Amino acid sequence: MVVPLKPLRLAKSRLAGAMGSALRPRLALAFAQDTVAAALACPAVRDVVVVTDDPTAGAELAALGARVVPDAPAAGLNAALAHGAAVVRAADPRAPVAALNADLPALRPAELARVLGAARAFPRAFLADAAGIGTTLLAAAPGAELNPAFGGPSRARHLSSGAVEIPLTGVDSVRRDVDTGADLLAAAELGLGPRTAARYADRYAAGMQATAYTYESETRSGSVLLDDGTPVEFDAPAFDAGGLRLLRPGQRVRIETEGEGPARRITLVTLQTF
Ligand SMILES: Nc1nc2c(ncn2[C@@H]2O[C@H](COP(=O)(O)OP(=O)(O)OP(=O)(O)O)[C@@H](O)[C@H]2O)c(=O)[nH]1
Ligand SMILES: C=C(OP(=O)(O)O)C(=O)O
Repeated sequence: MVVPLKPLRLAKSRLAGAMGSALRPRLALAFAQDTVAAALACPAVRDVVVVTDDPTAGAELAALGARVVPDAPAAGLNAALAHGAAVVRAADPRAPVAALNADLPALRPAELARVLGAARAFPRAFLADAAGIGTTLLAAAPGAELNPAFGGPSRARHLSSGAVEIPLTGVDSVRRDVDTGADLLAAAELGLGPRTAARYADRYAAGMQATAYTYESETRSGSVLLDDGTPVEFDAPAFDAGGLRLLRPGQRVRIETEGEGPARRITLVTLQTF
């Protein structure tokens, strides 16, 4: 398994917002740690090679048991993946290889095993991301070139390059890459790996700011748009200072508000997921 990771200081720029910028590199590292730990725990994975120039990430991921190699080409994501595959095949020319994004914090080893099992039937096969636009995994059988074409709408590119799309259902954790706050919320619904879960709690415990919300008194429901772009739906009475509101089964947020009316600031001061 080849996992690419850009320098943490540059990672996850789409996790916008004040809190995002403060925690973003640590969240990106936690995503990578949970992704690599799950891949290493997968019975279908022989070893994980991480391609990164980030020294902190390299040390942390090597400590989990991954092999870490520098991003020698330093020419973007696909060059990094091709380089990782070449490193693997320099040692074992007949090795099957697969590329896996480093931002799958809900990854389950059993679901990854199912995807790799399905991929084995084809020379090249890939799994589309949850949005059906990108790619989270691309596999190449022994003798087949990986020929990665990741980036943005990569599903169409992998299809046109002749890779077969893996149509499996029930492998959501392998499709759930996290680029935005909304992606992170969706991954939290699936169940985050331990390192990301800890950062996620940090992110809320430190106080998440939200400046926009809607509240429909008739339906007693609405949504809060956090500053990092995460939409949080709720079905609860109107906000009041310090009230505990049930936002989603299993999720509680303590909310404080300042000012009056729709423009009032809502401060989410703690999140307890249980
Ligand atoms: N080694 C290496 N990994 C990369 C490079 N570019 C992207 N990646 C990794 O490839 C995966 C998908 O890339 P992106 O979704 O663009 O990474 P990202 O951190 O989400 O970037 P943005 O959200 O676009 O700021 C992530 O694991 C990245 O860390 C690169 O140039 N070299
Ligand atoms: C790299 C990819 O994802 P994203 O750019 O959305 O992170 C991809 O889907 O190929």
